[in-house]
Amino acid sequence: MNVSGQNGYSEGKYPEADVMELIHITGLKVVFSTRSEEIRAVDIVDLSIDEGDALCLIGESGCGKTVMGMAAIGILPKNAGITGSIRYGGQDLVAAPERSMKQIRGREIAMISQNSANALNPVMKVGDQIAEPLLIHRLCSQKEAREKTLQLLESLGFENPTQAFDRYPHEFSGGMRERILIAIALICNPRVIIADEPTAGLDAQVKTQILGLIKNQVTNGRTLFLITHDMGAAAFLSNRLAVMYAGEILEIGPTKEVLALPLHPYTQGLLASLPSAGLHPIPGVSPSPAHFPAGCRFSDRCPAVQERCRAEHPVMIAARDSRQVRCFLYD
Ligand SMILES: Nc1ncnc2c1ncn2[C@@H]1O[C@H](COP(=O)(O)OP(=O)(O)OP(=O)(O)O)[C@@H](O)[C@H]1O
Ligand code: NI
Repeated sequence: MNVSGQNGYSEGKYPEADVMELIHITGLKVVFSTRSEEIRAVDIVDLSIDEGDALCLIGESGCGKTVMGMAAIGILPKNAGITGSIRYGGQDLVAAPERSMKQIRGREIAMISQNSANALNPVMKVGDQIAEPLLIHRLCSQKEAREKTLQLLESLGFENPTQAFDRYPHEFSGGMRERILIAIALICNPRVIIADEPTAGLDAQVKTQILGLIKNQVTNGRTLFLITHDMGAAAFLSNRLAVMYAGEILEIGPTKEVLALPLHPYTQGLLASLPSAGLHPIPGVSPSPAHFPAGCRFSDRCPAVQERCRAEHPVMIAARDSRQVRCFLYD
């Protein structure tokens, strides 16, 4: 068993005996209490991520993807109530006290957050922002932190790392700012990277470059938890795909298999809505997380809806080898 995370296996070649479950999420539920309602943002999720996996969580806006990522790293807003468990190593991250989370965050599990413009400190030199996690975790001296930062900047494509170190975020393009966020996430050499929409708002060429950088991490065996609504990014980066809808997972399996043969009508709809498939969007909108229907949450929009779907909430079932789906069609 390789615990360094650098196992060197290329995509799809994970010998069974060498695979270790790294994160195990069970019954995860996140509810936001607002003045007027309870918002069931994550309701209820079971999910495991093996060491070296690149798991992608895909789904439409508002389905709960970012909240899942924030829960995994313990940065949920104050009005969030969380239940269930997220096992990492010997710990349950849901129950862990903030001082334990501080040890894990950035060092073991790091997040590239969704909004690059807001995630960086506008009045702090980017070099200092990248080096900061090393100093917070007391992993090295200030001098070594600077060296490591310069090396990382270089490996992430900054032509003049010394000059980049002393600049401020606004002096960089969107693509370079995304690289800075990736550097902040990578600096402590964490086991797991959570990347939340890492290519949102970037033009096609820059997007390809950023995906390439993240792909290098995956190829080198780092565990990735990718959050996106970009099917192209999911197909390129992940080996497992979890389709999320209205706070729950509707389908999960090896990415290639899910894309080649989507089982859930929602996944089928998502794929049909891609430009390459002729842009046929799924009619209707997803239900509000304040008022989920009693039956299947996709039933109102589902072309294969049956009477049972409106009355009963389907559970996740094993449909074929290594695939699971939450749909009565496979019952
Ligand atoms: N602090 C909060 N208070 C109340 N509701 C919230 C809060 N944060 C998120 N939500 C709600 O939780 C639900 C899930 O939000 P989340 O940001 O996880 O969606 P998402 O899948 O990441 O969407 P997107 O693709 O747009 O980023 C949404 O209905 C959102 O409005
Ligand atoms: Ni999001």
